[in-house]
Amino acid sequence: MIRATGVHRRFGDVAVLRGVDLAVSAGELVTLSGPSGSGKTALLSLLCGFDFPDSGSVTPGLSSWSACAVLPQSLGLATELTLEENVALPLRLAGRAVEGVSGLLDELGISGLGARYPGQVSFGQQQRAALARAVIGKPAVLLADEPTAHLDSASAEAAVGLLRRVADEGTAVLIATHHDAVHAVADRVLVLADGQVSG
Ligand SMILES: Nc1ncnc2c1ncn2[C@@H]1O[C@H](COP(=O)(O)OP(=O)(O)OP(=O)(O)O)[C@@H](O)[C@H]1O
Repeated sequence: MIRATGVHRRFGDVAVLRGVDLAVSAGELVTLSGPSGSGKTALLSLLCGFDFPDSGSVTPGLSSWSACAVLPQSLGLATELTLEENVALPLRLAGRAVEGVSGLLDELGISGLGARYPGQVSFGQQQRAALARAVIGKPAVLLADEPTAHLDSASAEAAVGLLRRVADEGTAVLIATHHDAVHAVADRVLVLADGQVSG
């Protein structure tokens, strides 16, 4: 479901990824840790097709939102849509019935904010809306970059519970994170250091 084989990526003089291999199966939640600047975001960008390896291969690469959902650190919410409209977007784009939006907002503690625009809520609240948008379509693959970075412990607990359930329902989930609460629910913890993944 998620696979990197012999992946190399260099930016200028810096060889950030030097032969990365990893695989995450359907129904697995795997976390990726490693020092700041070790290349976690770079690796996620390759896996979702936002960037391309110098050599090696990645799966899924560029895919539809329903096949591969991405939760980037920058969130990528549409500023001209309300939180509810943002969360519903993957379903609308896929021509599917819009259902489950209010339940997800409620689960993540932002049920009263659905009619607001991203610029009218805190970054942590935006982050929870972006998480809801990433999971609403029950994607085959979910790639999440620091999904709890801006959350307090109660909000992070709700987010982690949701991520675990998404995996239990069959999604292959890979999360770059520094947070122990996320590692605690992982099936496996991988470490990216010196350009390679181990663990
Ligand atoms: N497009 C780019 N051009 C040049 N250098 C880049 C580019 N993207 C990433 N880098 C460099 O690659 C290295 C890895 O960056 P990356 O953002 O992947 O680290 P990270 O492990 O996600 O860090 P953090 O934990 O701080 O988020 C850094 O040295 C960064 O400056």
